[in-house]
Amino acid sequence: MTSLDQLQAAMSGADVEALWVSNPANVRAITGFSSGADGKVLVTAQGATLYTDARYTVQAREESRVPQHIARPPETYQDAAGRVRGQRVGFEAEHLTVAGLEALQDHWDVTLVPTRGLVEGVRLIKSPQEVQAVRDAQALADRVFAEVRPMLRAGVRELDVALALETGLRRGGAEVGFDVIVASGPRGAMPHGVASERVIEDGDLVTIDFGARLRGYHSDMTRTVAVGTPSGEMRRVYNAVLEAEEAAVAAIRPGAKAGELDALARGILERHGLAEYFAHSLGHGVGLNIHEGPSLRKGSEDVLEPGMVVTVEPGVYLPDVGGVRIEDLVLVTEDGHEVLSHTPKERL
Ligand SMILES: CSCC[C@H](N)C(=O)N[C@@H](C)C(=O)N[C@@H](C)C(=O)O
Repeated sequence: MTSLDQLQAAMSGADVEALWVSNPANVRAITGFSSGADGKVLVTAQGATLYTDARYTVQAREESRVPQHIARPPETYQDAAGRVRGQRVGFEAEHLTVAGLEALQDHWDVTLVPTRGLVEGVRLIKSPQEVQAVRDAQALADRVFAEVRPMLRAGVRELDVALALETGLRRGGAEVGFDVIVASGPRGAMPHGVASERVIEDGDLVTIDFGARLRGYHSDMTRTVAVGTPSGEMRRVYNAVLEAEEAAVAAIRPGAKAGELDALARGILERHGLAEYFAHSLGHGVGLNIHEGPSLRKGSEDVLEPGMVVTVEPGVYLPDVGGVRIEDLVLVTEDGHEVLSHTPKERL
C-alpha cells in the first residue's frame, strides 16, 4: 500500500471524500515538495494535486511526481473548487488558520469537516529512504559532536560551543534542526536552555541538545558532559538519569506501549527520589518534524511498531542547581531496536 493509499483509507475512516492539506510537513510528506510552507495539497479519491505558485514551477517539477497546479489564491481555490463540489472535504484543524478556513468557505460549495492527524498517522512509520535520511542526519551530528567535544572546557562561552556545532552541521551539508541547547551549571535546570553568554566553569555539567536536518529529516540527541569534577549531588543525578535512559532504551521493541516506557523511566527516577524533577515526556517521534508521533509521554496509548523513530530522553532539572538530560535516537526494528545515536556517554 502506498502512503497515498493509506491516506485515502484514513480519509474514508474520517468520513471525508477529500482533504485539504495545509501543514507544511504534511505537504512535503505527500508530495516530496520541499517548500511545503508555500504549497497546499488537495487529496481526493482520484489522487493528489500540489498547489504552489510560479516561484516554484521548476522546483516542484524536479521534486514531486504529484500533478501540479501553479497559481496563487484566489485562482488556487477556484481550481480546487471544481474538483470537490458537493463533497465532504476535510481540513487540518490543528494547522489551517481562521483566514485559511474563511477562504475555503468563500470559494467552495462543500461541507467542510475538521480532521486531526490523518497525514501524521501515515508519517508514523518511516520508509527505508526516510530512515536513511534520519540515520545520515544523526551520523553527521555524531561526527560534529566529536569534533566539538574538546572545546568543552572551563572559560568557553556556551554561545561559542553552539556556534561550533552549527558550523559543523552546515559544513556537513545540513541545516540546524532547532535552536542549539547548551546549558551549563545552574542553567542546566532549564530543559530548553538555548546557548547563552554564560562562561562554562570548572565543575559544571553541560547539557548539549542539538540536531541536524538533512533532506528534510531531523536528528535529535542530548549529552550531558562534565567539565572538571561535578558535585557529588550532580554525579548522583547523572547516574540516575543514565540508569533510567538505558533501561527505557532496552525496553524499546514492537508492541511496547509508549506510556509504559515513560512509566518505566519515571519509576527509576522515583526510586532515586527525583521523579518530581523530570519535567517533560520521555520522548517523541522524529522525522520531517523534530516532534511528531508517537508520543512517549505519561498515559500515552501509542504502541511502537517497526519503522518508527523515537527519542528516549529522561531528564532531571533542579532549580538553581543544575540539570541532566541524556537522549538517544532509536529506530524500532522487527525484533527490537537499533540506537542511531553513537556519541559515547560520560561515565561519572
Ligand atoms: C524545541 S525542539 C527541542 C528538541 C529537544 N531534543 C526535545 O525534544 N526536548 C524535549 C525535552 C521536549 O521538548 N519534549 C516534548 C515532546 C515534551 O515533553 O513536550
